[in-house]
Amino acid sequence: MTKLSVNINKIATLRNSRGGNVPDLLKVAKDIQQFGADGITIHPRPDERHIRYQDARDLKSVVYTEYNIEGNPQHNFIDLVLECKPTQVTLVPDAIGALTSNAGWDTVKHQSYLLEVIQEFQRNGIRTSIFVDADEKMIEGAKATGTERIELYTESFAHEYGLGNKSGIEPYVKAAIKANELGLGINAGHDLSLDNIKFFKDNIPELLEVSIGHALIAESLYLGLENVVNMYLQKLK
Ligand SMILES: CC(=O)[C@@H](O)[C@H](O)COP(=O)(O)O
Ligand SMILES: NCC(=O)COP(=O)(O)O
Repeated sequence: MTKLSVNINKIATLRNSRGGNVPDLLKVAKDIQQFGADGITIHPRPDERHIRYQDARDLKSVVYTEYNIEGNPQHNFIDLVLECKPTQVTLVPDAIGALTSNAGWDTVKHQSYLLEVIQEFQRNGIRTSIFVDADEKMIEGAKATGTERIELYTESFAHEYGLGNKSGIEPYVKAAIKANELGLGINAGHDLSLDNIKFFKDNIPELLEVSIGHALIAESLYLGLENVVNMYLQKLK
C-alpha cells in the first residue's frame, strides 16, 4: 500500500491571508491524521509565505504519523530540520521566490553537496529523500548521494495525463524500475490529484509514498461547498 502524506502548505496560505489563526493549522494537521492519512508534509519557504518556521516547530508535538519537511537545504533550513527532527526530510532545489517547485535536482552536478547534507541528516536519525525528475541518470546520481529515497517530480506526468496523454507515465516507469534496481525507496509528488493518482499508483512499481497538497485542498473545497452552503442556509431560515 502506498502511504498518503498530506501537504498542508495551502492551509497556511489561507490562514496567512487574514493574519489570524483561521484555519488553525495545528487542528487541521490533527484532523487529517484522525481521518486516516499516513503523514503530514510541509514545505517552508525562505519567505515564509505559507508555512512559517514556527509552524514547523509547533507541528512537531502534533504530528504522530510520518512528519516530512521539504525544502532547499540552505543553512536556516538545515538548522530547522535538525531542531524538528522529522521522520523524513525531502531536499528540493527551489530557487528563492519560485512560485512552486519546478525541477528536480541535478544529482550529478550537485552530488558532493547533496552527499554532505544527507550525511548530516542521517547522522541525526532523519531519513532523506531527494526530489528528482524521472530521468535514469538522475536516479543513478541520487544513489551516489547516499539518500534512502527519491521523490519523483510528477508535474509532467500530471500535465500530460490532464491532456489525455497516458504515455506521460513512461519515463516514470523507467525511473522507478531503475530506483528499485538500485535499492532506492520511491516517493512522488506535485500536481497529483483524485483524477490522476490511481493511474500513477497502478503503474509505478513499489511506490512507497505520495505527498499531495494543492489538488487535495482544492478538492476538499469543492466536495465540501454544498454541505457548508446548506448549513448557512439552514441558519438563515
Ligand atoms: C516539492 C513539491 O513538489 C512541491 O509541490 C511543494 O512541496 C509545494 O510547494 P508550494 O505549496 O509552495 O507550491
Ligand atoms: N512533494 C509534493 C507535495 O508535497 C505536494 O505537491 P502539490 O500536491 O501541492 O503539487
